[in-house]
Formats: sequence, C-alpha cells, structure tokens
Amino acid sequence: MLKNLFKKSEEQTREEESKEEQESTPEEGQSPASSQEEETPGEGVTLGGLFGRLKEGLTKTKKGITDRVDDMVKSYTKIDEDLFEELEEILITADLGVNTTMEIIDQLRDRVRENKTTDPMEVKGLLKELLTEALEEVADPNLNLETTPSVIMVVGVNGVGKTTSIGKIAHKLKGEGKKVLLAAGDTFRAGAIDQLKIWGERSGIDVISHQEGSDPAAVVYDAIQAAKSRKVDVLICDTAGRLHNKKNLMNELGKVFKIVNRECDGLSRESLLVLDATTGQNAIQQAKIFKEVTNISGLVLTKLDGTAKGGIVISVSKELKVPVKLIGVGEKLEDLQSFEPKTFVEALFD
Ligand SMILES: Nc1nc2c(ncn2[C@@H]2O[C@H](COP(=O)(O)OP(=O)(O)OP(=O)(O)O)[C@@H](O)[C@H]2O)c(=O)[nH]1
Repeated sequence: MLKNLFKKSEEQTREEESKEEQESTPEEGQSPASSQEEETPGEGVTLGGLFGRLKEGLTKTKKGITDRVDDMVKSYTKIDEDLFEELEEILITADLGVNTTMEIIDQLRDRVRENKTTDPMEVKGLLKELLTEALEEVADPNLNLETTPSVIMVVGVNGVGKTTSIGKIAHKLKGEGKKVLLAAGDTFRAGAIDQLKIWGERSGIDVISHQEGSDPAAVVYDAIQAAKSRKVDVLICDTAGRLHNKKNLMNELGKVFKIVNRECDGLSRESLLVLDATTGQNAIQQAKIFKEVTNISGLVLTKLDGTAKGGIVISVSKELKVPVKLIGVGEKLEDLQSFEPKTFVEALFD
C-alpha cells in the first residue's frame, strides 16, 4: 500500500515551507501547458506549500460554506430551529447531498444538546468536527501499488482532467524513485497521445503508444507486456474520454478492462475515475455508468477550485461507495493532492 501519495511529514513540511518561501517563484510547479522546463520530478511540492494551494483552491467553497455559516451564526442570539434550518440550506446548496446534510444536522442537534451549547458562534466549531468525521468516512488517500508492476487505469469523460492527472501522478511517483511507464490508451481524441508524450518527456517517463485511431486494447496489452519485461513499478494507462451515453464506446472500454483483468492477474491494481467537481450532480450520473463497466477503486475529483459546491466530495463518494483518493484544486503540479479530511477541513475553516 502506498500511503498518502502526496504527503510529507509535518517536520519536513515546516522545514521546507520556510525554504520554499525563500526559493519559490510564481511559475513553479505549473502544468505542461505553462512553465515547466525547470522543474525536477518530485521537487517543489511541500505540505506547507500544498496547504497554501489547497486553501487557495478551496476559496470558492469556503465562500459557499464557511463564510455563509459565519454570516449566518452572527445573525442569531440563540441556537434554535431556524438556525438549524438555515444551516441545512447552506449545506444542501454546497452539494453535500440531502442525506449527508440531514445526518450532519441531526448530529449537530445532539452535540449542541450534549455539550449544552448555547452560543451560536460555537456552531461553526461543531460543524467543523462533524464535517471532518463525515469526510473521514469517505476518504482513502492510499493507493494499492504493492506489486511490480502495479497498474493504474484512469477513466473519465472528455476534459475532466484525466491526462493532466495522469501526468501529475506519474511525475510524483517518479520523484519518489519509482520506475513508471505510461500507456496512451486514448487513441480516440486527436492530440491525446501527444499530450501524454509531453508529460512523459517532461518527467523522463516512457510512453507506450500506437497510432491515433488504433485499438486501445492493443495499446494497453503492449504496455502491460512492456511493464513486465522492463520491471516497471507502476504502469499508468490513459483511456479515451468516453461519453457515458455512447454505448459502443463504453463497450470498448469494457474490452480494455477485459485485457487488463486477463493480463494482470495477481498484480496490484487501481481503477481511478476522474470527475470534474464543477459538473455537480452530472458527475455522479457519469460515475454510475462507469461503475457498471469498470470496477472503480477510487475517485479523483478535479477542478474543486472552480466551484463553490465542494460538498460534492462527500456526496459523490457516499453515493457511489467509492473513496475519494485525490483532489485537484488548480492546474499546477502540486494542485493534485491526496485527499486528507482533516487537512481539507482545516483549509476550509482556516
Ligand atoms: N482549474 C483546474 N483545472 C484543471 C484541474 N485539473 C485539470 N485541469 C485542467 O482541465 C483541462 C482538461 O484537462 P485534460 O487533462 O486535458 O482532460 P482530459 O480528461 O484528459 O481530457 P480528454 O483527454 O479530452 O479526455 C486542462 O486545461 C487542465 O489543466 C484542476 O484541478 N483545476
């Protein structure tokens, strides 16, 4: 089990944070679309820096949840039913989902009673505790990468941030000393193979590819054989951004997974579904379809920086019963982070 892919110890963090303050430039850690040349795999990523990025990336959700709760509690002199109802509306609007919201509000009522809390200002602290608990139920930042090779399949519809997420994960694993191989399994979208190759070149990682329009199952088959013979630690396979309502395309994805199931018996596997957080409930619908075709082991929720409805982190995971492993809070390298409930809530309430 690879624990907390992008996490470092707090001591390292504090040390590096002060170093980073002295050394960092605004360009650091950007994606291939922007500045990248000077970056070395694994460098420039600290939890201190990460926390800052996370906080910045969650600004909209903070406005949608924390700031609204702040304003709301200030307008109350006591904790009453109206307060609970107003809080309920805030949480539902932030996409926490009706069931989770109800659970949290019920737990809050209990805690207020047990703690004999009377000051509305204390509600925020209780909410912070309860949100952390709810997120802990759905999080699992660990990736199962025990065998050599291990295989990470990455699926999701067009434009959700799949290729960039693959590039970021690969770059980070390489920085940790792992031998990584990429498979350009998105043979469907023009430019997808080149996009992956740019990530590969950037991090010094080989990419197995065929021509555009070729059979993705054949690419993945070749990549698995190459990963085995080259003694690669982790093979990461891109797949086409198949629209979930195009039955033939989903069938094709099923074919790719059939190959993987056959060729990777006994190997550690992850199937990560990348979802765009800004698409809200639509992301949940997409995820349900993908779950029918593939055995999804984890979710990567990108573009959280683009939405005030960050509560989707909880609702999507609860609804699908699949843990959130990674979250994206921006386009830079360090913006794809392991999903750590405590850190997430701290960033939201800080
Ligand atoms: N703001 C923001 N942008 C992101 C994030 N993750 C990815 N992106 C951007 O989203 C865009 C789409 O990313 P791609 O990686 O090309 O998406 P994709 O899923 O591979 O797309 P297809 O290859 O068409 O399936 C790029 O411009 C990324 O930089 C994120 O967390 N926040």
